[in-house]
Parts: sequence; structure tokens; C-alpha cells
Amino acid sequence: MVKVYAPASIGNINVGFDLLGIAISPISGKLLGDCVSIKMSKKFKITCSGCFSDELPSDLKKNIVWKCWILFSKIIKKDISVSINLEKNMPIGSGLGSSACSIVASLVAMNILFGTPLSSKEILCLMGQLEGEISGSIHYDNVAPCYLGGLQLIIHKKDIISQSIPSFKKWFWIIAWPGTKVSTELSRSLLPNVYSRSICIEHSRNLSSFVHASYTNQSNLAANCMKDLIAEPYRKKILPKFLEAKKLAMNLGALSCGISGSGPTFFSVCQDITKANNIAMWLSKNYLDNDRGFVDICRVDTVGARKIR
Ligand SMILES: Nc1ncnc2c1ncn2[C@@H]1O[C@H](COP(=O)(O)OP(=O)(O)O)[C@@H](O)[C@H]1O
Ligand SMILES: N[C@@H](CCOP(=O)(O)O)C(=O)O
Repeated sequence: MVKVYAPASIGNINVGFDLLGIAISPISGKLLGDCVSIKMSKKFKITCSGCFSDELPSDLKKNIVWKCWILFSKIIKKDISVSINLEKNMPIGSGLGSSACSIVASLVAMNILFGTPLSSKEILCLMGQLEGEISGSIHYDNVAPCYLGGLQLIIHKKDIISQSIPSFKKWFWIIAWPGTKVSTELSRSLLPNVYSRSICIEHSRNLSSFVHASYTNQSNLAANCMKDLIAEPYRKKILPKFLEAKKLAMNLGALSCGISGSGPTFFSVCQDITKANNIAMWLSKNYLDNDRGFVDICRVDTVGARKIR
């Protein structure tokens, strides 16, 4: 039996819409991600457990894990029965890469069980394809960091899909999931197809300067470049508490704040644990809509998907 854990991720991180994503893990040691176990079996079976399994489609054939198996078994041309269990620990429609966690954990576990017939690049391609099926358009900024860990820059040139860039290990990433859902597909539909020249220039300046600051270890410059000109102006209207949270987190010492992925999760970044705790406490009291919501103080997860049994 093979069991794989795949961590949560923050897509975009404000300045890199569809181009930057970071894998995260709570400093508490809590596992914030999905697990998939797979073994050979006489009878094909998919079972789901975990605190968010009740949110999965009732029709197994609509579960992304099923789609992963159908695609994977077709590519390796093996029609063998397996038994798969998905531990759905990530809330669906959260903005924390929930679908990416299931996709990555499934494909990595399948590839290991069958003796790694697919290369990392081939697997990552499949991950992007499956993510695109779910959200309406292929984007790698969740599956790449979830799979490879760290801060991933989506290059998508020739045979390179993504490569890691340096991340600030001292940064705390505070995430707050309010307990509600926003479909990635819906959230993407809010965005215009055309942006002004001035926005394009400012966005390019921010993104290139962020990458430069990441390589030259300029933490404050990197944080100052983390501006979302592409998605936040259009998505904040469906996140009623977002602007207040952003103002309060910055007042409490955050270096940057934004929408995690397509939302509704809110993220903020700071370098000081006391400030991180103060921001987390404020978010726990003011950003959560119900008792399913949660707040975690995280660091970058440099490993990504890993075999845990
Ligand atoms: N194992 C799974 N994990 C997450 N979503 C799944 C899974 N299987 C099917 N889905 C469906 O995929 C869609 C994921 O929605 P999306 O907004 O992309 O979630 P997220 O942004 O959290 O990845 C939902 O409609 C959900 O029902
Ligand atoms: N770049 C994507 C990221 C989606 O992240 P998710 O965690 O909400 O799936 C987007 O902003 O649409």
C-alpha cells in the first residue's frame, strides 16, 4: 500500500496570477492537505474519509480521484484493480488548492505504486490537465507547488512547466478560511479578458521586481511588490469581509495581504511571530463565518507531495 500526502497551496500570491504559487504547512505541525492511499485489489474501489469528505460529489465518477485513475490507467495501459482511499482534509472551493491536493496525492500515489512509469514532467502535465477540467482553464499555480513544494514560478516554455524560485523562509503565511465556498470557475469568470496598458506595465514591473527581490533576498522589496492588479479588483466584491481584514492585518504589521487563490481564504504575510499571532487572533474573531472555518499560521512547505507510508 502507498499513502501520499499533498499540502495546501496559495495560488497567485497577489503578484503572480496563474504564475506563482507556494506550498504551505502550519507551524503547529497539523497536516493541511489531502492524503491518498492506494493498493492492488481484487475489486476496484474508491472510498472517501476525512473532515471534508461530506462535500465531495456523491457520484464517485465526479470525484477527481476517479478521473485521475481513469486517465493514469489509460496512459500506462494497465487495467488492474486497485483500492483507493481519499482522506479529504481540505475544504472544497476554499482557495487553498483543494482540488490540487486530491489530484497531486492521487497521481503521485498511483505513479509510485506502479513503479514510477511517468516522469515528473509527465505527471505535472496530467495534473494541470485535470485541474483545468475542474476550473475551466488550465493553471499550474496550485498543482506545481503542491507537487514540488516551495515557491513555484510557472514558466510553461518548451518542456519546462515550472521551476522553483527562492522563498523567504522567515516569512509566516497566515491563512483564514471563513468556512464558505467560492468556485474557482466562478471566480475566474469575474475577470476581464482585457487590461489597460498601464495595468500591464505596473503588473509586469511588480512581478519582475518580486522575482528579482526573491533572488537578492530583499524581503521588504518583495513584500512591497506583492500587489494584485489582475484578480483582487474584481474578486473583492464577492468577499464582503476582505477589505476590512486587509486594513486590519496591515495595521497589525502584515507585510502583505491578499486573496488566497480564487478565494474566499484570506492570506497575510509577516516576519514576526507575535504579529502573526495577533493577526491570526483577529482573523479568528472577525473573518470566520461559521465553526468550520479555520485560521493557521504557516511556513513555506519546501517538500511538496510526499509518501508517508
Ligand atoms: N477530490 C476532490 N477535491 C476537491 N474538489 C473535488 C474533488 N472531486 C471533485 N471535486 C469537485 O471539483 C470542484 C473543485 O472546485 P474548486 O473551486 O476548484 O475547489 P478548490 O478551489 O478548493 O480547488 C468542485 O466542484 C468539487 O465538487
Ligand atoms: N490562479 C488561480 C488559483 C486558483 O486557486 P484555488 O485554490 O482557488 O483553486 C485563480 O486565481 O483562479
